[in-house]
Amino acid sequence: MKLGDIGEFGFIERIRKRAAAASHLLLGIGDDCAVSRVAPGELLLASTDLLIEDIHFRRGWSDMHTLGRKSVSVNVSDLAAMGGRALNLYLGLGIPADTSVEDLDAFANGVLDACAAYGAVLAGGDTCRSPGPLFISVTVEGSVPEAQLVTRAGARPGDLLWVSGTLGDSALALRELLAGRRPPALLAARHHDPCARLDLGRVLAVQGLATAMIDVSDGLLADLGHILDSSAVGALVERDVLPLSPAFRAALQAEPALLDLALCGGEDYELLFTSPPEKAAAVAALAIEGVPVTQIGCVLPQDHGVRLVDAQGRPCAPPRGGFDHFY
Ligand SMILES: Nc1ncnc2c1ncn2[C@@H]1O[C@H](COP(=O)(O)OP(=O)(O)O)[C@@H](O)[C@H]1O
Ligand SMILES: Cc1ncc(C[n+]2csc(CCOP(=O)(O)OP(=O)(O)O)c2C)c(N)n1
Ligand SMILES: [Mg+2]
Repeated sequence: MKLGDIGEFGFIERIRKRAAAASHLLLGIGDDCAVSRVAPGELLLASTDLLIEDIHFRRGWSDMHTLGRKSVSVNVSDLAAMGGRALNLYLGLGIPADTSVEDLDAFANGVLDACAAYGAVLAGGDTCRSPGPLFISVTVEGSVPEAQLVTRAGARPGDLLWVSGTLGDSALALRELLAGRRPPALLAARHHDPCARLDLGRVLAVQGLATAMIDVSDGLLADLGHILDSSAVGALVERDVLPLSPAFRAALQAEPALLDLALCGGEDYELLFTSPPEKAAAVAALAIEGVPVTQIGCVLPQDHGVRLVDAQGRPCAPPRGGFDHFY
């Protein structure tokens, strides 16, 4: 079935029927605005990200259900980085007219499944025709108790630097895909179906363990740079303790230069955060659902900039870059 058979409002109705209800959502899909009630003492968080065909994904590389999940996860990841919980999701779509309704149903199911997994509800969106690529715009709203908010700005010299999960898997999968090869399944899953570390972000916020936090979307060093700029500090990063998956390590053995992907590759969607040294034992104990947290360095005064060192403490040249859409 083609989209032309059911029309814009037929498609919206298909989504509306499947969207979950939630006690905070007084009005969801179907009026001019969604209407929500935020709990007393909670701050409203909002974040938006675009996914554009051939810039963020290729249609042949992943199925539509998985693409729906990723569209949600990369946005919820920004809530995780502030210590928030997820409330509402808004889905903007620019759809090529020849897209099948089956594909759109699969995509919407992926969006709705991921929403359910993160405790969010689909509260609205916008649908229009695209003359070319598929455009996906996702906005999330969440909330956090005022005292628990974690920003990029709170890192202090002496804090330790931590990262969740493993780095470089997604970028390595992308490299394989771009070369026309099939990445190992574990790497492919990390690229196509990343998991927002929402529970970890909440625990760090609730327990007051993180002084600053960001999610790694553009690459470890690039996103670390945002914490350092916002907090007016520098950092030491120990290159040889970066957490790497077995699949990544296997590839690294054959090609040592791949380590640059762990430093700069992007789309890791792991949490990078700073924490006072006296809280190190509490942080190290936080392997939630099997996701490790690893200390990869520490925060220095601002004049040190970023110092990347090897296992012997010798300085190494940081690779150039991180992802920039126009660079
Ligand atoms: N076109 C835009 N208009 C207004 N604000 C923007 C725009 N693009 C990005 N921003 C803001 O700039 C900041 C950095 O954006 P970005 O690097 O995309 O963050 P993230 O990696 O968390 O998605 C965010 O606060 C974002 O809301
Ligand atoms: C077809 C394709 N080419 C390139 C990439 C790599 N890529 C696209 S966006 C991106 C960085 C993250 O996306 P961005 O829009 O910058 O997210 P934000 O930092 O705003 O969260 C990367 C590494 C990809 N995923 N797919
Ligand atoms: Mg963004």
